[in-house]
Amino acid sequence: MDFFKLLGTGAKFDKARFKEDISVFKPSRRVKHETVEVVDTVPKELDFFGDHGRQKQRKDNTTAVPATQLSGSASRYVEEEEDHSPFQSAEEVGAYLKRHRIKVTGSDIPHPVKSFEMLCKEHNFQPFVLRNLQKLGFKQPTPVQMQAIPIAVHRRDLIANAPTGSGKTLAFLLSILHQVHTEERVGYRAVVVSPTRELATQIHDHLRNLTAGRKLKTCLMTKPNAAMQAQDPSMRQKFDILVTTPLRLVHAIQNSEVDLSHVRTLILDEADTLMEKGFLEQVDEILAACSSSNLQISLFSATMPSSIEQMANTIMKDPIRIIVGTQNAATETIDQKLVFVGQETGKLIELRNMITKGFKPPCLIFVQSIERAKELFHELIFEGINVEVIHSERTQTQRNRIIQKFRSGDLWVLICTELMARGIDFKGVNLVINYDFPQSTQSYIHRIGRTGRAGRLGKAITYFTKEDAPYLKTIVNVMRESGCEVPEWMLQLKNPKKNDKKKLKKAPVERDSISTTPKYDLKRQKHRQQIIEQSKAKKHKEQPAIGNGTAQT
Ligand SMILES: Nc1ncnc2c1ncn2[C@@H]1O[C@H](COP(=O)(O)OP(=O)(O)OP(=O)(O)O)[C@@H](O)[C@H]1O
Repeated sequence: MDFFKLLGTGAKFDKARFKEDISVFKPSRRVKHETVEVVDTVPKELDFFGDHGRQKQRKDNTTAVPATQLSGSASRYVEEEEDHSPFQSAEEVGAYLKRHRIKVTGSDIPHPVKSFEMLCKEHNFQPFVLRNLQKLGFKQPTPVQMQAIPIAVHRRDLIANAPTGSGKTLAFLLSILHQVHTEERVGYRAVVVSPTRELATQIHDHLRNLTAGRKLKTCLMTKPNAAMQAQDPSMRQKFDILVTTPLRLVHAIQNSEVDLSHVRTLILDEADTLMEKGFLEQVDEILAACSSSNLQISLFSATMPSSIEQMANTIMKDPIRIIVGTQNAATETIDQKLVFVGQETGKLIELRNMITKGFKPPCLIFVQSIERAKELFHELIFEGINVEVIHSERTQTQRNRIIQKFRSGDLWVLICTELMARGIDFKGVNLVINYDFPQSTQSYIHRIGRTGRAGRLGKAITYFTKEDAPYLKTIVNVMRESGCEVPEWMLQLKNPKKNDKKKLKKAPVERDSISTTPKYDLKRQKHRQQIIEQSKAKKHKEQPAIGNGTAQT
Protein backbone atom coordinates (compact mmCIF):
# COMPACT_ATOMS: atom_id res chain seq x y z
CA MET A 1 0.00 0.00 0.00
CA ASP A 2 2.76 2.40 0.99
CA PHE A 3 4.61 1.48 -2.11
CA PHE A 4 1.68 2.60 -4.27
CA LYS A 5 1.22 5.78 -2.27
CA LEU A 6 4.84 6.53 -2.89
CA LEU A 7 4.38 6.05 -6.60
CA GLY A 8 1.36 8.33 -6.61
CA THR A 9 2.86 11.21 -4.67
CA GLY A 10 4.76 12.64 -7.62
CA ALA A 11 1.57 13.30 -9.60
CA LYS A 12 1.71 17.00 -10.29
CA PHE A 13 0.17 18.96 -13.07
CA ASP A 14 1.39 22.12 -14.60
CA LYS A 15 -1.79 24.20 -14.94
CA ALA A 16 -0.26 26.63 -17.39
CA ARG A 17 0.82 23.79 -19.63
CA PHE A 18 -2.61 22.21 -19.32
CA LYS A 19 -4.32 25.45 -20.41
CA GLU A 20 -2.08 25.48 -23.42
CA ASP A 21 -3.02 21.89 -24.14
CA ILE A 22 -6.75 22.45 -24.03
CA SER A 23 -6.44 25.24 -26.55
CA VAL A 24 -6.38 22.47 -29.14
CA PHE A 25 -10.06 21.86 -28.37
CA LYS A 26 -10.69 24.68 -30.84
CA PRO A 27 -11.22 23.55 -34.43
CA SER A 28 -8.05 23.79 -36.44
CA ARG A 29 -7.10 22.88 -39.97
CA ARG A 30 -3.46 22.36 -39.45
CA VAL A 31 -1.73 19.33 -38.09
CA LYS A 32 0.13 20.52 -35.06
CA HIS A 33 3.36 18.66 -34.62
CA GLU A 34 3.29 18.90 -30.86
CA THR A 35 5.75 17.20 -28.61
CA VAL A 36 4.54 13.69 -28.05
CA GLU A 37 5.95 12.47 -24.81
CA VAL A 38 6.47 8.76 -24.87
CA VAL A 39 6.88 7.47 -21.37
CA ASP A 40 8.22 3.99 -21.71
CA THR A 41 7.70 2.76 -18.22
CA VAL A 42 7.27 -1.00 -18.02
CA PRO A 43 9.16 -2.04 -14.94
CA LYS A 44 11.96 -4.32 -16.08
CA GLU A 45 10.64 -7.32 -14.19
CA LEU A 46 7.28 -6.97 -15.96
CA ASP A 47 8.64 -6.31 -19.41
CA PHE A 48 7.64 -9.65 -20.86
CA PHE A 49 8.96 -8.73 -24.28
CA GLY A 50 12.03 -6.84 -23.16
CA ASP A 51 13.23 -4.07 -25.40
CA HIS A 52 11.72 -5.77 -28.41
CA GLY A 53 8.26 -5.03 -27.14
CA ARG A 54 8.80 -1.30 -27.05
CA GLN A 55 8.17 1.16 -29.75
CA LYS A 56 10.99 3.42 -30.70
CA GLN A 57 11.16 6.29 -28.21
CA ARG A 58 9.88 9.48 -29.74
CA LYS A 59 10.60 12.76 -28.10
CA ASP A 60 10.92 14.96 -31.11
CA ASN A 61 8.63 17.88 -31.70
CA THR A 62 8.71 18.05 -35.43
CA THR A 63 8.32 14.76 -37.17
CA ALA A 64 6.34 12.58 -34.77
CA VAL A 65 4.32 11.52 -37.79
CA PRO A 66 6.21 12.05 -41.02
CA ALA A 67 4.51 14.52 -43.30
CA THR A 68 4.29 11.85 -45.97
CA GLN A 69 2.10 9.77 -43.69
CA LEU A 70 -0.29 12.66 -43.37
CA SER A 71 -1.32 12.46 -46.95
CA GLY A 72 -4.78 11.14 -47.62
CA SER A 73 -7.17 11.13 -44.74
CA ALA A 74 -5.26 13.73 -42.81
CA SER A 75 -4.16 15.86 -45.72
CA ARG A 76 -7.19 18.10 -45.36
CA TYR A 77 -5.70 19.63 -42.27
CA VAL A 78 -2.45 20.54 -43.94
CA GLU A 79 -2.77 23.83 -45.74
CA GLU A 80 -2.36 23.09 -49.36
CA GLU A 81 -3.14 25.09 -52.45
CA GLU A 82 -5.80 23.17 -54.31
CA ASP A 83 -7.14 23.85 -57.74
CA HIS A 84 -10.88 24.32 -57.17
CA SER A 85 -11.93 24.38 -60.80
CA PRO A 86 -14.39 21.74 -62.07
CA PHE A 87 -13.00 18.38 -63.16
CA GLN A 88 -12.15 18.19 -66.86
CA SER A 89 -11.80 14.45 -67.32
CA ALA A 90 -12.34 11.06 -65.69
CA GLU A 91 -8.55 10.75 -65.35
CA GLU A 92 -8.47 13.95 -63.35
CA VAL A 93 -11.19 12.60 -61.05
CA GLY A 94 -9.26 9.36 -60.62
CA ALA A 95 -6.05 11.19 -59.75
CA TYR A 96 -7.89 13.45 -57.27
CA LEU A 97 -9.47 10.47 -55.50
CA LYS A 98 -6.14 8.70 -55.37
CA ARG A 99 -4.41 11.74 -53.89
CA HIS A 100 -7.00 11.87 -51.09
CA ARG A 101 -6.97 8.11 -50.66
CA ILE A 102 -10.65 7.74 -51.48
CA LYS A 103 -11.73 4.43 -52.96
CA VAL A 104 -15.21 4.49 -54.36
CA THR A 105 -17.10 1.65 -56.00
CA GLY A 106 -20.56 1.31 -57.51
CA SER A 107 -22.44 2.40 -60.60
CA ASP A 108 -22.78 5.99 -61.93
CA ILE A 109 -20.66 7.53 -59.22
CA PRO A 110 -21.03 11.32 -58.91
CA HIS A 111 -17.80 13.36 -58.99
CA PRO A 112 -16.35 14.47 -55.65
CA VAL A 113 -16.30 18.14 -54.69
CA LYS A 114 -13.01 19.96 -54.19
CA SER A 115 -14.37 22.69 -51.93
CA PHE A 116 -17.45 23.70 -49.95
CA GLU A 117 -17.98 26.48 -52.52
CA MET A 118 -18.46 23.78 -55.15
CA LEU A 119 -21.47 22.54 -53.17
CA CYS A 120 -23.17 25.87 -53.88
CA LYS A 121 -21.95 26.19 -57.46
CA GLU A 122 -22.59 22.64 -58.62
CA HIS A 123 -25.20 21.28 -56.23
CA ASN A 124 -27.29 24.34 -55.38
CA PHE A 125 -26.54 24.36 -51.69
CA GLN A 126 -28.03 27.38 -49.93
CA PRO A 127 -25.55 30.20 -49.19
CA PHE A 128 -26.43 29.98 -45.46
CA VAL A 129 -24.70 26.59 -45.33
CA LEU A 130 -21.45 28.11 -46.55
CA ARG A 131 -21.78 31.02 -44.15
CA ASN A 132 -22.31 28.73 -41.18
CA LEU A 133 -19.42 26.48 -42.23
CA GLN A 134 -17.15 29.51 -42.35
CA LYS A 135 -18.36 30.71 -38.96
CA LEU A 136 -17.60 27.29 -37.51
CA GLY A 137 -14.11 27.35 -39.02
CA PHE A 138 -14.59 24.59 -41.62
CA LYS A 139 -12.74 25.70 -44.73
CA GLN A 140 -12.01 22.59 -46.75
CA PRO A 141 -14.01 19.36 -46.97
CA THR A 142 -12.34 16.24 -45.63
CA PRO A 143 -11.99 13.29 -48.04
CA VAL A 144 -15.15 11.53 -46.80
CA GLN A 145 -17.08 14.80 -47.17
CA MET A 146 -15.69 15.37 -50.70
CA GLN A 147 -17.19 12.15 -51.96
CA ALA A 148 -20.12 11.32 -49.65
CA ILE A 149 -21.98 14.63 -50.04
CA PRO A 150 -22.37 14.52 -53.85
CA ILE A 151 -23.47 10.88 -53.61
CA ALA A 152 -26.17 11.82 -51.09
CA VAL A 153 -27.23 14.82 -53.15
CA HIS A 154 -27.81 12.41 -56.05
CA ARG A 155 -30.02 10.44 -53.65
CA ARG A 156 -27.97 7.27 -53.81
CA ASP A 157 -27.69 4.74 -51.02
CA LEU A 158 -24.26 4.83 -49.44
CA ILE A 159 -21.88 2.78 -47.29
CA ALA A 160 -19.08 5.02 -46.03
CA ASN A 161 -16.08 3.65 -44.18
CA ALA A 162 -13.68 6.41 -43.08
CA PRO A 163 -11.30 6.69 -40.11
CA THR A 164 -12.30 7.94 -36.68
CA GLY A 165 -12.27 11.73 -36.43
CA SER A 166 -12.38 12.21 -40.20
CA GLY A 167 -15.56 14.29 -40.34
CA LYS A 168 -18.25 11.73 -41.14
CA THR A 169 -20.82 13.65 -39.08
CA LEU A 170 -20.53 16.79 -41.15
CA ALA A 171 -20.66 14.64 -44.30
CA PHE A 172 -24.14 13.33 -43.52
CA LEU A 173 -25.46 16.48 -41.86
CA LEU A 174 -24.63 18.67 -44.87
CA SER A 175 -26.38 16.19 -47.15
CA ILE A 176 -29.47 16.29 -44.95
CA LEU A 177 -29.51 20.09 -44.85
CA HIS A 178 -29.45 20.29 -48.62
CA GLN A 179 -32.31 17.81 -48.90
CA VAL A 180 -34.72 19.14 -46.27
CA HIS A 181 -34.26 22.73 -47.32
CA THR A 182 -35.73 22.11 -50.74
CA GLU A 183 -38.77 20.14 -49.56
CA GLU A 184 -42.26 20.96 -48.36
CA ARG A 185 -42.47 21.04 -44.54
CA VAL A 186 -44.60 18.05 -43.67
CA GLY A 187 -42.87 16.83 -40.50
CA TYR A 188 -39.78 14.65 -40.14
CA ARG A 189 -37.99 14.16 -43.46
CA ALA A 190 -34.62 13.02 -42.24
CA VAL A 191 -33.66 10.77 -39.34
CA VAL A 192 -30.20 10.17 -37.85
CA VAL A 193 -29.89 7.10 -35.64
CA SER A 194 -26.89 6.68 -33.37
CA PRO A 195 -26.21 4.02 -30.73
CA THR A 196 -25.82 6.16 -27.61
CA ARG A 197 -27.59 9.11 -26.11
CA GLU A 198 -24.26 10.96 -25.75
CA LEU A 199 -23.51 10.61 -29.43
CA ALA A 200 -27.04 11.60 -30.46
CA THR A 201 -26.74 14.73 -28.31
CA GLN A 202 -23.40 15.60 -29.91
CA ILE A 203 -24.81 15.14 -33.43
CA HIS A 204 -27.82 17.26 -32.53
CA ASP A 205 -25.58 20.05 -31.18
CA HIS A 206 -23.56 19.96 -34.40
CA LEU A 207 -26.76 20.15 -36.43
CA ARG A 208 -28.01 23.14 -34.47
CA ASN A 209 -24.77 24.99 -35.14
CA LEU A 210 -25.12 24.30 -38.84
CA THR A 211 -28.75 25.43 -39.01
CA ALA A 212 -28.17 28.58 -36.94
CA GLY A 213 -30.24 31.48 -38.22
CA ARG A 214 -32.60 29.26 -40.23
CA LYS A 215 -36.13 28.15 -39.58
CA LEU A 216 -35.27 24.46 -39.87
CA LYS A 217 -36.41 22.60 -36.78
CA THR A 218 -34.42 19.76 -35.34
CA CYS A 219 -35.44 17.40 -32.57
CA LEU A 220 -33.35 15.27 -30.25
CA MET A 221 -35.68 12.47 -29.26
CA THR A 222 -35.74 12.39 -25.47
CA LYS A 223 -38.45 11.12 -23.14
CA PRO A 224 -39.93 14.61 -22.51
CA ASN A 225 -39.77 15.46 -26.23
CA ALA A 226 -41.56 12.24 -27.13
CA ALA A 227 -44.21 12.87 -24.45
CA MET A 228 -44.78 16.39 -25.76
CA GLN A 229 -45.29 15.13 -29.29
CA ALA A 230 -47.65 12.44 -27.98
CA GLN A 231 -49.79 15.03 -26.21
CA ASP A 232 -49.84 17.47 -29.08
CA PRO A 233 -49.67 15.68 -32.46
CA SER A 234 -49.57 19.04 -34.31
CA MET A 235 -46.04 19.50 -32.91
CA ARG A 236 -44.80 16.64 -35.12
CA GLN A 237 -45.51 18.66 -38.25
CA LYS A 238 -43.20 21.40 -37.05
CA PHE A 239 -40.00 19.39 -36.99
CA ASP A 240 -37.81 18.67 -40.00
CA ILE A 241 -34.92 16.53 -38.76
CA LEU A 242 -34.84 13.92 -36.01
CA VAL A 243 -31.76 12.70 -34.14
CA THR A 244 -32.31 9.70 -31.90
CA THR A 245 -31.09 6.45 -30.39
CA PRO A 246 -32.76 3.30 -31.75
CA LEU A 247 -34.54 2.33 -28.54
CA ARG A 248 -36.03 5.77 -27.95
CA LEU A 249 -37.32 5.91 -31.52
CA VAL A 250 -38.81 2.42 -31.37
CA HIS A 251 -40.69 3.40 -28.18
CA ALA A 252 -42.01 6.47 -29.96
CA ILE A 253 -43.05 4.39 -33.00
CA GLN A 254 -44.82 1.82 -30.83
CA ASN A 255 -46.66 4.54 -28.90
CA SER A 256 -47.58 6.36 -32.14
CA GLU A 257 -45.69 9.43 -31.00
CA VAL A 258 -43.91 9.96 -34.32
CA ASP A 259 -44.83 9.80 -37.95
CA LEU A 260 -41.94 8.66 -40.15
CA SER A 261 -43.91 8.23 -43.37
CA HIS A 262 -42.37 11.38 -44.93
CA VAL A 263 -38.80 10.46 -44.06
CA ARG A 264 -36.68 10.39 -47.20
CA THR A 265 -33.24 10.10 -45.64
CA LEU A 266 -32.21 7.63 -42.98
CA ILE A 267 -28.67 7.79 -41.59
CA LEU A 268 -27.30 4.97 -39.48
CA ASP A 269 -24.24 6.35 -37.72
CA GLU A 270 -21.86 3.75 -36.28
CA ALA A 271 -23.79 1.47 -38.62
CA ASP A 272 -21.80 -1.68 -37.90
CA THR A 273 -22.83 -1.64 -34.26
CA LEU A 274 -26.43 -0.77 -35.13
CA MET A 275 -26.56 -3.81 -37.42
CA GLU A 276 -25.42 -6.16 -34.70
CA LYS A 277 -27.57 -8.29 -32.44
CA GLY A 278 -29.20 -6.15 -29.80
CA PHE A 279 -29.85 -3.20 -32.11
CA LEU A 280 -30.80 -5.01 -35.29
CA GLU A 281 -34.43 -5.65 -34.36
CA GLN A 282 -34.87 -2.00 -33.49
CA VAL A 283 -33.32 -0.93 -36.78
CA ASP A 284 -35.72 -3.27 -38.59
CA GLU A 285 -38.64 -1.62 -36.86
CA ILE A 286 -37.37 1.84 -37.78
CA LEU A 287 -36.92 0.78 -41.40
CA ALA A 288 -40.49 -0.51 -41.49
CA ALA A 289 -41.79 2.80 -40.10
CA CYS A 290 -39.90 4.82 -42.74
CA SER A 291 -42.43 3.79 -45.33
CA SER A 292 -41.60 6.23 -48.16
CA SER A 293 -40.79 4.45 -51.41
CA ASN A 294 -38.15 7.12 -51.93
CA LEU A 295 -36.15 6.30 -48.82
CA GLN A 296 -32.41 6.84 -49.16
CA ILE A 297 -30.24 4.95 -46.64
CA SER A 298 -26.68 5.85 -45.67
CA LEU A 299 -24.41 3.90 -43.38
CA PHE A 300 -21.37 5.51 -41.78
CA SER A 301 -18.66 4.02 -39.60
CA ALA A 302 -14.92 3.81 -39.09
CA THR A 303 -15.26 0.02 -39.07
CA MET A 304 -17.35 -1.99 -41.48
CA PRO A 305 -16.82 -5.75 -41.29
CA SER A 306 -17.69 -7.53 -44.54
CA SER A 307 -20.48 -9.54 -42.85
CA ILE A 308 -22.19 -6.27 -41.91
CA GLU A 309 -21.75 -4.91 -45.42
CA GLN A 310 -23.40 -8.02 -46.84
CA MET A 311 -26.32 -7.58 -44.51
CA ALA A 312 -26.52 -3.88 -45.32
CA ASN A 313 -26.74 -4.69 -49.02
CA THR A 314 -30.03 -6.47 -48.39
CA ILE A 315 -31.71 -3.24 -47.24
CA MET A 316 -30.13 -0.91 -49.81
CA LYS A 317 -30.69 -0.22 -53.48
CA ASP A 318 -27.58 -0.24 -55.66
CA PRO A 319 -25.42 1.39 -52.98
CA ILE A 320 -22.16 3.22 -53.60
CA ARG A 321 -19.33 2.31 -51.29
CA ILE A 322 -16.62 4.67 -50.09
CA ILE A 323 -13.46 3.69 -48.24
CA VAL A 324 -11.13 6.43 -47.08
CA GLY A 325 -7.57 5.33 -46.33
CA THR A 326 -7.14 1.69 -45.38
CA GLN A 327 -10.34 -0.16 -44.60
CA ASN A 328 -10.96 -0.90 -40.92
CA ALA A 329 -7.64 0.64 -39.85
CA ALA A 330 -6.91 3.11 -37.09
CA THR A 331 -6.19 6.76 -37.77
CA GLU A 332 -2.59 7.28 -38.84
CA THR A 333 -2.03 10.24 -36.56
CA ILE A 334 -2.25 8.04 -33.47
CA ASP A 335 0.97 6.69 -32.00
CA GLN A 336 -0.01 3.23 -30.75
CA LYS A 337 1.83 1.30 -28.13
CA LEU A 338 1.40 -2.11 -26.48
CA VAL A 339 2.66 -2.55 -22.94
CA PHE A 340 2.99 -5.89 -21.18
CA VAL A 341 2.13 -5.56 -17.49
CA GLY A 342 2.42 -9.17 -16.32
CA GLN A 343 -0.57 -9.55 -14.04
CA GLU A 344 -3.53 -7.33 -13.20
CA THR A 345 -1.62 -5.59 -10.42
CA GLY A 346 0.97 -4.53 -12.98
CA LYS A 347 -1.56 -2.20 -14.58
CA LEU A 348 -1.92 0.02 -11.52
CA ILE A 349 1.84 0.09 -11.08
CA GLU A 350 2.25 1.08 -14.71
CA LEU A 351 -0.45 3.74 -14.53
CA ARG A 352 0.87 5.27 -11.31
CA ASN A 353 4.34 5.21 -12.73
CA MET A 354 3.15 7.18 -15.73
CA ILE A 355 1.30 9.67 -13.52
CA THR A 356 4.40 10.15 -11.41
CA LYS A 357 6.60 10.80 -14.42
CA GLY A 358 4.07 13.23 -15.85
CA PHE A 359 1.77 12.94 -18.82
CA LYS A 360 -0.17 15.23 -21.03
CA PRO A 361 -3.88 15.37 -20.15
CA PRO A 362 -6.71 15.15 -21.16
CA CYS A 363 -6.65 11.38 -20.97
CA LEU A 364 -9.34 8.72 -21.41
CA ILE A 365 -8.97 5.35 -19.69
CA PHE A 366 -11.06 2.44 -20.94
CA VAL A 367 -11.99 -0.53 -18.77
CA GLN A 368 -14.19 -3.52 -19.58
CA SER A 369 -17.00 -3.19 -17.03
CA ILE A 370 -18.87 -0.75 -14.84
CA GLU A 371 -17.58 -2.46 -11.74
CA ARG A 372 -13.99 -2.08 -12.86
CA ALA A 373 -14.60 1.56 -13.78
CA LYS A 374 -15.79 2.21 -10.22
CA GLU A 375 -12.83 0.30 -8.77
CA LEU A 376 -10.27 2.21 -10.79
CA PHE A 377 -11.94 5.49 -9.89
CA HIS A 378 -11.58 4.64 -6.19
CA GLU A 379 -7.89 3.96 -6.73
CA LEU A 380 -7.21 7.17 -8.62
CA ILE A 381 -9.39 9.62 -6.71
CA PHE A 382 -6.83 9.82 -3.91
CA GLU A 383 -4.00 10.58 -6.31
CA GLY A 384 -4.80 14.27 -6.44
CA ILE A 385 -5.69 13.95 -10.12
CA ASN A 386 -8.77 15.57 -11.49
CA VAL A 387 -10.52 12.32 -12.35
CA GLU A 388 -14.13 11.23 -13.00
CA VAL A 389 -15.86 8.08 -14.09
CA ILE A 390 -18.65 7.65 -16.63
CA HIS A 391 -20.78 4.58 -17.34
CA SER A 392 -24.38 3.67 -17.96
CA GLU A 393 -25.28 3.41 -14.26
CA ARG A 394 -24.71 7.14 -13.81
CA THR A 395 -27.74 9.34 -14.30
CA GLN A 396 -28.16 11.25 -17.53
CA THR A 397 -27.60 14.51 -15.69
CA GLN A 398 -24.36 13.21 -14.22
CA ARG A 399 -23.23 11.94 -17.62
CA ASN A 400 -23.96 15.27 -19.29
CA ARG A 401 -22.15 17.17 -16.55
CA ILE A 402 -19.07 14.94 -16.75
CA ILE A 403 -18.87 15.23 -20.53
CA GLN A 404 -19.22 18.99 -20.27
CA LYS A 405 -16.44 19.14 -17.66
CA PHE A 406 -14.15 16.96 -19.74
CA ARG A 407 -14.80 19.08 -22.83
CA SER A 408 -14.05 22.29 -20.98
CA GLY A 409 -10.80 20.94 -19.55
CA ASP A 410 -11.95 20.85 -15.90
CA LEU A 411 -11.34 17.11 -15.89
CA TRP A 412 -7.96 15.67 -16.79
CA VAL A 413 -8.67 11.98 -16.64
CA LEU A 414 -11.92 10.28 -17.51
CA ILE A 415 -12.41 6.59 -16.74
CA CYS A 416 -15.00 5.05 -18.99
CA THR A 417 -16.58 1.90 -20.31
CA GLU A 418 -17.44 1.03 -23.91
CA LEU A 419 -20.20 3.66 -23.64
CA MET A 420 -17.70 6.33 -24.70
CA ALA A 421 -15.82 4.28 -27.28
CA ARG A 422 -17.77 5.35 -30.33
CA GLY A 423 -18.29 8.68 -31.98
CA ILE A 424 -17.71 11.01 -29.05
CA ASP A 425 -15.63 13.93 -30.28
CA PHE A 426 -13.28 15.30 -27.64
CA LYS A 427 -10.90 17.16 -29.91
CA GLY A 428 -8.06 17.68 -27.48
CA VAL A 429 -7.65 14.19 -25.99
CA ASN A 430 -3.90 13.55 -25.93
CA LEU A 431 -3.88 10.06 -24.59
CA VAL A 432 -6.11 6.99 -24.57
CA ILE A 433 -5.23 4.14 -22.24
CA ASN A 434 -6.76 0.74 -22.77
CA TYR A 435 -6.45 -0.33 -19.15
CA ASP A 436 -8.33 -3.48 -20.12
CA PHE A 437 -7.57 -5.08 -23.45
CA PRO A 438 -10.43 -4.40 -25.91
CA GLN A 439 -12.78 -7.25 -26.77
CA SER A 440 -12.58 -6.78 -30.55
CA THR A 441 -10.60 -5.07 -33.27
CA GLN A 442 -13.51 -2.70 -33.84
CA SER A 443 -13.59 -1.76 -30.18
CA TYR A 444 -9.84 -1.05 -30.31
CA ILE A 445 -10.14 1.19 -33.38
CA HIS A 446 -13.03 3.19 -31.94
CA ARG A 447 -11.55 3.49 -28.43
CA ILE A 448 -8.19 4.79 -29.61
CA GLY A 449 -10.00 6.94 -32.15
CA ARG A 450 -11.03 9.28 -29.31
CA THR A 451 -7.56 10.78 -29.76
CA GLY A 452 -5.77 11.86 -32.93
CA ARG A 453 -8.94 13.44 -34.30
CA ALA A 454 -9.28 15.95 -37.11
CA GLY A 455 -5.64 15.52 -38.09
CA ARG A 456 -4.21 16.07 -34.61
CA LEU A 457 -1.60 13.81 -33.13
CA GLY A 458 -2.55 11.44 -30.34
CA LYS A 459 -1.20 8.56 -28.37
CA ALA A 460 -2.77 5.25 -27.38
CA ILE A 461 -1.39 2.77 -24.88
CA THR A 462 -2.83 -0.70 -24.47
CA TYR A 463 -1.94 -2.76 -21.40
CA PHE A 464 -1.99 -6.48 -21.70
CA THR A 465 -1.48 -9.38 -19.35
CA LYS A 466 -0.61 -13.01 -20.04
CA GLU A 467 -4.35 -13.70 -20.36
CA ASP A 468 -4.62 -11.19 -23.21
CA ALA A 469 -1.52 -12.37 -25.06
CA PRO A 470 -3.43 -14.85 -27.33
CA TYR A 471 -5.37 -11.91 -28.79
CA LEU A 472 -2.41 -9.59 -29.19
CA LYS A 473 -2.05 -10.19 -32.91
CA THR A 474 -5.45 -8.57 -33.62
CA ILE A 475 -4.09 -5.27 -32.31
CA VAL A 476 -0.71 -5.78 -33.95
CA ASN A 477 -2.53 -6.11 -37.29
CA VAL A 478 -4.30 -2.77 -36.78
CA MET A 479 -1.04 -1.10 -35.77
CA ARG A 480 0.70 -2.36 -38.89
CA GLU A 481 -2.22 -1.35 -41.15
CA SER A 482 -2.15 2.17 -39.75
CA GLY A 483 1.54 2.63 -40.33
CA CYS A 484 2.84 2.11 -36.77
CA GLU A 485 6.21 0.55 -36.24
CA VAL A 486 5.81 -3.05 -35.08
CA PRO A 487 8.76 -5.34 -34.41
CA GLU A 488 9.09 -8.29 -36.74
CA TRP A 489 8.63 -10.89 -33.99
CA MET A 490 5.22 -9.43 -33.11
CA LEU A 491 4.17 -9.78 -36.73
CA GLN A 492 5.06 -13.46 -36.46
CA LEU A 493 2.48 -14.00 -33.68
CA LYS A 494 -0.45 -16.23 -34.54
CA ASN A 495 -3.87 -14.78 -35.21
CA PRO A 496 -6.46 -16.00 -32.70
CA LYS A 497 -9.00 -18.51 -33.99
CA LYS A 498 -12.35 -17.18 -35.21
CA ASN A 499 -14.20 -18.95 -32.41
CA ASP A 500 -11.89 -17.50 -29.77
CA LYS A 501 -12.45 -14.02 -31.17
CA LYS A 502 -16.21 -14.58 -31.03
CA LYS A 503 -15.94 -15.81 -27.45
CA LEU A 504 -13.95 -12.75 -26.42
CA LYS A 505 -16.48 -10.45 -28.06
CA LYS A 506 -19.28 -12.07 -26.05
CA ALA A 507 -17.53 -12.05 -22.70
CA PRO A 508 -14.40 -10.26 -21.54
CA VAL A 509 -11.40 -11.97 -19.99
CA GLU A 510 -11.97 -12.64 -16.27
CA ARG A 511 -9.75 -10.39 -14.20
CA ASP A 512 -8.83 -9.82 -10.58
CA SER A 513 -10.46 -6.70 -9.20
CA ILE A 514 -8.60 -3.41 -9.40
CA SER A 515 -7.37 -2.79 -5.94
CA THR A 516 -4.30 -2.11 -3.90
CA THR A 517 -5.97 -3.75 -0.91
CA PRO A 518 -4.30 -7.15 -0.36
CA LYS A 519 -6.39 -10.11 -1.50
CA TYR A 520 -6.68 -11.37 2.07
CA ASP A 521 -8.34 -8.10 3.17
CA LEU A 522 -10.64 -8.16 0.19
CA LYS A 523 -11.82 -11.65 1.13
CA ARG A 524 -12.45 -10.47 4.67
CA GLN A 525 -14.36 -7.44 3.42
CA LYS A 526 -16.49 -9.64 1.15
CA HIS A 527 -17.20 -12.06 3.99
CA ARG A 528 -18.20 -9.19 6.30
CA GLN A 529 -20.49 -7.80 3.62
CA GLN A 530 -22.15 -11.20 3.20
CA ILE A 531 -22.83 -11.45 6.94
CA ILE A 532 -24.39 -7.97 6.96
CA GLU A 533 -26.59 -8.81 4.00
CA GLN A 534 -27.69 -12.15 5.51
CA SER A 535 -28.64 -10.50 8.78
CA LYS A 536 -30.57 -7.80 6.90
CA ALA A 537 -32.45 -10.47 4.95
CA LYS A 538 -33.24 -12.32 8.19
CA LYS A 539 -34.60 -9.17 9.82
CA HIS A 540 -36.68 -8.47 6.74
CA LYS A 541 -38.25 -11.96 6.92
CA GLU A 542 -39.06 -11.58 10.60
CA GLN A 543 -40.87 -8.25 10.10
CA PRO A 544 -44.68 -8.53 10.63
CA ALA A 545 -46.87 -8.07 7.56
CA ILE A 546 -48.49 -4.63 7.32
CA GLY A 547 -51.85 -3.58 5.84
CA ASN A 548 -52.79 -5.74 2.88
CA GLY A 549 -50.35 -8.41 3.86
CA THR A 550 -47.37 -7.04 1.94
CA ALA A 551 -44.28 -6.57 4.00
CA GLN A 552 -42.72 -3.13 3.50
CA THR A 553 -39.00 -2.67 3.10
N1 LIG B 1 -14.02 19.94 -43.03
C1 LIG B 1 -13.53 19.97 -41.81
N2 LIG B 1 -12.48 20.78 -41.49
C2 LIG B 1 -11.99 20.80 -40.24
N3 LIG B 1 -12.48 20.08 -39.21
C3 LIG B 1 -13.50 19.25 -39.48
C4 LIG B 1 -14.09 19.17 -40.77
N4 LIG B 1 -15.11 18.29 -40.71
C5 LIG B 1 -15.18 17.85 -39.44
N5 LIG B 1 -14.22 18.42 -38.70
C6 LIG B 1 -13.95 18.21 -37.26
O1 LIG B 1 -13.37 16.94 -37.12
C7 LIG B 1 -13.73 16.36 -35.87
C8 LIG B 1 -14.15 14.93 -36.06
O2 LIG B 1 -15.34 14.86 -36.79
P1 LIG B 1 -16.44 13.75 -36.54
O3 LIG B 1 -16.81 13.69 -35.11
O4 LIG B 1 -17.50 13.94 -37.53
O5 LIG B 1 -15.58 12.44 -36.89
P2 LIG B 1 -16.10 11.00 -37.29
O6 LIG B 1 -15.49 10.67 -38.58
O7 LIG B 1 -17.58 10.93 -37.18
O8 LIG B 1 -15.41 10.14 -36.14
P3 LIG B 1 -15.92 8.81 -35.37
O9 LIG B 1 -15.74 7.67 -36.32
O10 LIG B 1 -15.04 8.71 -34.20
O11 LIG B 1 -17.36 9.02 -35.03
C9 LIG B 1 -14.84 17.22 -35.31
O12 LIG B 1 -14.33 17.99 -34.26
C10 LIG B 1 -15.24 18.12 -36.45
O13 LIG B 1 -15.66 19.38 -36.00
